[in-house]
Amino acid sequence: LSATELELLMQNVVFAHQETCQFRQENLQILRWETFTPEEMQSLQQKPMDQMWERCVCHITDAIQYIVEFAKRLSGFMDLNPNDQIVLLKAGAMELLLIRMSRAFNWYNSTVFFEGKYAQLELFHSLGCHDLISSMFEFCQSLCALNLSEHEMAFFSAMTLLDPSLHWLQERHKVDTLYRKIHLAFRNLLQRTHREFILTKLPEKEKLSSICQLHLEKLNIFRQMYPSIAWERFPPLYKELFI
Ligand SMILES: CCS(=O)(=O)c1ccc(CC(=O)Nc2nc(-c3ccccc3)c(C(=O)c3ccccc3CC(C)C)s2)cc1
Repeated sequence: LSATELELLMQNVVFAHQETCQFRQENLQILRWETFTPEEMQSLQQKPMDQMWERCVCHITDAIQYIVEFAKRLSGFMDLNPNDQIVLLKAGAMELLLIRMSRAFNWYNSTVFFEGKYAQLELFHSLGCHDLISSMFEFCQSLCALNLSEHEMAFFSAMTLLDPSLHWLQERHKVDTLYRKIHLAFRNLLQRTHREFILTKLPEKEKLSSICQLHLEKLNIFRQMYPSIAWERFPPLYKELFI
């Protein structure tokens, strides 16, 4: 991989992230002291479970549409065979959402950006999945502590998405080659910015996949309680990826 190729790949990963990041980091920062009033909190906490699930699923589906766009702009992703593109997105969409969501987390007061303001964990009470939400908050907290730049976030996202160890991949070697190139470019960036230490501090794959597993478990419990809601009210993209 020549220096120019490395530089071009770095630009591709960073631009793909910047063009698909949904909310800009600085805007999320400006809003971070806008919290919900106790009255607003109460009204959201008292929403029926099915209504809160539908709202949240629609929000994360919006965010996942940007993540799909990020993947499509990564050089090499569209050259993979369609089956593998789907396999990577089914496994990685939620993982990338968790990574990105940490940008919208205010770790001083443990709040997350939701429907225009920053919300405490309690706001999500009616979802009935306290363990999922609290592990989400913990994860965001740990990732915030690393204070990743948007460049680092872009590379961490790309490497999380292009997981060559995934089952069902038909052209594993092509994913592996892409992964290695991006990892090399990431190392190069970290060396130049004296940030190599974060490589040992990034959350393990297992942590990410355990939260995604929890999300699927809670989704199945919800579907048992409200069988028709998921089919009638959840967006097609969410159903394709998680149901
Ligand atoms: C992600 C790109 S961004 O530009 O940074 C951005 C863009 C837009 C927003 C606004 C936003 O949609 N915030 C949401 N927050 C949470 C949330 C909730 C519990 C803890 C932590 C964050 C949402 C969820 O529904 C969620 C997210 C992760 C796992 C589980 C769930 C709930 C289950 C039932 C789907 S939606 C935030 C950030």
